[in-house]
Parts: sequence; C-alpha cells; structure tokens
Amino acid sequence: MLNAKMIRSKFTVTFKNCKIVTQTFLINSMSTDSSQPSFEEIRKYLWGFGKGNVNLSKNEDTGIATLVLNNPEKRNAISGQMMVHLRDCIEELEKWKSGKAVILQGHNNIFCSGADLDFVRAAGTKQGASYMSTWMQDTLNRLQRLPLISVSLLEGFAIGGGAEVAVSCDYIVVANNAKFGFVHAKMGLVPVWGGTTRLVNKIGQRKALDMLLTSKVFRAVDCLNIGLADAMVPTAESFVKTMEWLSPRIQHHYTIVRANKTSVINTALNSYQDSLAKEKTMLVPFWGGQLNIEALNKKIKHEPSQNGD
Ligand SMILES: CCCC(=O)SCCNC(=O)CCNC(=O)[C@H](O)C(C)(C)COP(=O)(O)OP(=O)(O)OC[C@H]1O[C@@H](n2cnc3c(N)ncnc32)[C@H](O)[C@@H]1OP(=O)(O)O
Repeated sequence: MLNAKMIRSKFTVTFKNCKIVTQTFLINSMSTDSSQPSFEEIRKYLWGFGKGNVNLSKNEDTGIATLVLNNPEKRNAISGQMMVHLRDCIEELEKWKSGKAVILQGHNNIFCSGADLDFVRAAGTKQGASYMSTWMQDTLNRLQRLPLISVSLLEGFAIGGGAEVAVSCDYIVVANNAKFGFVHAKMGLVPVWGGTTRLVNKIGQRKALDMLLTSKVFRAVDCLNIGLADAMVPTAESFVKTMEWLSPRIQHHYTIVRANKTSVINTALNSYQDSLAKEKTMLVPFWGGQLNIEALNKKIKHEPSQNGD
C-alpha cells in the first residue's frame, strides 16, 4: 500500500518544432509494509547516483506524449536519477486521462546504452540490486499497463537495460540504424527489470533464450525478421514515420483506444478467466453511447483496405 504526494515543476521546451510544456516530477511515497524498503527510501538512494533526466511532453491536441531518455555524455545510459525521473513520468502518464499514446525515445537519435555503468559499479551491493530491481521492475510494469499505446522508437543502440525498457512497450519501431541486444550475460548480469519475462512474451521462449545466452546485438532488419520489431523506418525521418505508422492505430476516439489497450493488456497479463470477466465489464460505457449511435447512423460499409495495411 503506497501513498503518494506529488511535487511538480513545469517548463516549456521546443521539440521537433513544437512548443511543448515539459514537466519534471518528484513524488513522495510511503510504504506501510515495514519488511520492505519504502519507495521513498529507494528514491533517496537512487537519487544519489549520476546525472541525466527523462523529459515528458504531452501534446493535448494529438493525444500523443513523448518520453525522452537524456544522458548524452553516456549514450543515454540510465543513471539512478533517471530511474527516479522515469517513474515520475510514468506516474504522470497514469493521470493523463485523455491521452492515446506515448512514444519513448533517446536524446539525439540514440535510444539507450543500458544502466549507467558508473551506477552499476557504485551500487554493486545486495541492497543496490534489491533497490534497483524493485524500482525499475515496478516502473516498467506500470509503463506496460498504461492505458496508452506505447511505442519505443529505437535509433542507434538499445542494449542491456535499454533493451528492457524497449520491450516494456506495446510496439517497437526500429530506425534503420537501430542495434538491439540483451547484453547482460556478457556483462556478468541477468535482466531484472522484467526484460526476460517481456522478451519471452514478445518473441517466444527459444528465441528469447538464444538472445540472452548469446548476447548478440541485432541490426534493425533482424529485429523485424525475428518478430521483435513491428516496423522499420528510415533513420533520417524516424519520428515522423513513426507517427505515420502510429496514426491508424490511434485513429479512433481516445476512450476506444484506451479501452482496447486495457483489454489486450489484461488478457496478456492475467488468467483466461480473469480476462474474460474483465472484458465483460468493458462494454458498458460504449453500448448505446454517443460514439456507437453516431457510427450506427453513418450506415458504415466495412471494406478491405486498399494498400493491405
Ligand atoms: C540491469 C541493467 C543491465 C545493463 O544495462 S548493463 C550495461 C550494458 N551496457 C553497456 O555495457 C554499454 C557499454 N557501452 C558500449 O557498448 C558503447 O559505449 C556503445 C553503447 C555501443 C556506444 O558506442 P560508441 O557510440 O562508440 O560510444 P562510446 O563507446 O565512445 O561511448 C561514449 C561515452 O559514453 C560512455 N558510455 C556508453 N555507455 C555507457 C553506459 N552504459 N554507462 C556509462 N557510460 C557509458 C562511454 O564510456 C563513453 O564515455 P567517455 O566519452 O569515454 O567518457
């Protein structure tokens, strides 16, 4: 049981030629379970490590948010501070009731080089392992469960913890220059941010085991071929092309988009019976609702798409 109190700071940035309000969040959390470290304790611990930040921008007009990992001196490696920022951004997205999608990317066309190796060295204790895995797994679980369509846009390297962040999203879009790898074994580590579980769900047991054991770094086209990536886009216009790819997937009213995401993630993460029970409750706001009546009045004739998309 956690209680949260939020402290917020706002500033405006220009991103991809759009003026956007960017927000940084700090959240105080208290655990009532004395046997577990509280998230507040873990927050204080992680905050002491490294630099960098995670920027959240929400576009109210399109319903699309962007989350940018930003630690340019280290190829956007995730420091302790960034772990805190990332969780705060996810908490903010949980509160965004009219959003449709979130795109995750790395600053300056590099997704993420994994955990900050300086953090790995400095926090190399049992406490460090427990704090980091608790925090990051919870954060990425929450990212995965967001009622938003989540897309990781991989440009350049997405390795180690960067690969774990990527597989937490509903979809992976690779730029031509993407390089993706679970390199943990090569670093004498195993994934603990939920990456193994999510990788197996995405590509199956045998391919996942192979990827983990070999530490192979895959090129974009290979990511597509093994079924890890959902689309490949040209590096030079990767963001625009990702938006284009996303567009038909979020074309409907935000309530419909969110309900479908919620249903699918419930099915993926819960038992068959629980999923059926939950699905049964989903229709009530829509049946006989405004969107439904408008659609009925249009007398829509459903045809196959022309381009096969
Ligand atoms: C539970 C989580 C498990 C994990 O994530 S373990 C961490 C896995 N990641 C790694 O081992 C990353 C090792 N780095 C690399 O392989 C390469 O730097 C990489 C990402 C392919 C990029 O290569 P290049 O583009 O040639 O750039 P570079 O090597 O010259 O690096 C530029 C500067 O960035 C630094 N850097 C890159 N990745 C880092 C990281 N994860 N943590 C801390 N620092 C990192 C690198 O040391 C270099 O710094 P400097 O300019 O020499 O001071």
